[in-house]
Amino acid sequence: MQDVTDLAFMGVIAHYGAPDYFFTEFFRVHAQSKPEKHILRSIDENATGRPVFAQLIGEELTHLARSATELLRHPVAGIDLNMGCPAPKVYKKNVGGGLLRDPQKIDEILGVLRQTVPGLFTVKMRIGFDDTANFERILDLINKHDVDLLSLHGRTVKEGYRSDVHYDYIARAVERVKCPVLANGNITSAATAVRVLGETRAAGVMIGRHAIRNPWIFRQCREAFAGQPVTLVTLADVRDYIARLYDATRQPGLPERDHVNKMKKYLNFVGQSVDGTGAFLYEMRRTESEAQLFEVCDRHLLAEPGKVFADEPYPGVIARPNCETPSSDGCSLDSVTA
Ligand SMILES: Cc1cc2nc3c(=O)[nH]c(=O)nc-3n(C[C@H](O)[C@H](O)[C@H](O)COP(=O)(O)O)c2cc1C
Repeated sequence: MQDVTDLAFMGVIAHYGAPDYFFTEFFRVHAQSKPEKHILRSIDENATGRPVFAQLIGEELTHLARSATELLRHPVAGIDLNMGCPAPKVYKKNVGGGLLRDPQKIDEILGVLRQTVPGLFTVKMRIGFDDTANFERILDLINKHDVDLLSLHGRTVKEGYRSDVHYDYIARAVERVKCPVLANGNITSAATAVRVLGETRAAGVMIGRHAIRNPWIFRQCREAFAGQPVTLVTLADVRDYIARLYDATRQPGLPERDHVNKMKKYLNFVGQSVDGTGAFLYEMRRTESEAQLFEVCDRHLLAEPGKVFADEPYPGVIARPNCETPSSDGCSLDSVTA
């Protein structure tokens, strides 16, 4: 996830139970592009013990091939193509989710990347742009170009994050493509993961926002898949997570106030499971210093330290913004402030 899945965040997640593999933030590909240094760090210095796929976003064939070749010199698990980003400023350039309007272009891009990548070549996409008219055709292109793994977010680009997730489309993809499919979208808990795997017959799940809220979710999924009791997380555990995240993501030279604001983008998600009234979220968003932030955390998380951190977000407690497009054209969570 853009502005989230960096080296520091991956390390924190891995501490609580890493996923089987990670995907980087997307590397932007265009005529002048060079792989972004901070994203490269999440590959080169990855100490989680789990493989990491490098994700590309772009549309120009020679530059996509060049970028893939450059990234293959790093210890990547494979190359992933982003065909899902719903931010208008992205899709208007016909990249990310914008590509879903143009199967001819997808055919060319998949052909070139397949030729360039001798190992694993994977695709992340949504089920369509403003409708699903191209869905089957695109799935057939995934087969034609021997894509190795498809991560499918079960919404169209235009649905953003608002609609229900169309898991029936994920089930249709599982039927149609030769490669394994990861079901993505609103996998909120291990119980949801089990239900969605049952409904879709997908090979696995991809989890985004709910790993920010609950970094134990991968471990809990593994336990649930094995039919074992699922780890219970307490509010005191969450206090530990927040402190770890605070230390790990602190950038040298970044003023304290800015770091506190940066923490709010993660805590927006965490707060959805702390209390049903949204009081933690409300107070957390108004803090301006480390001391204020942890005072709010202590009051909400250590008053009843053994209280269970809810598995699912409390209904009606909304992370603001709750997706990758906080403003009309952003594709990050940078604009989160109190
Ligand atoms: C802050 C944020 C940044 C994201 N950045 C990316 C990205 O760089 N590449 C990508 O394929 N998806 C990105 N996504 C989309 C997620 O991978 C995922 O498809 C989407 O959030 C739905 O899954 P979820 O309900 O598990 O969050 C991002 C999502 C969020 C919330």
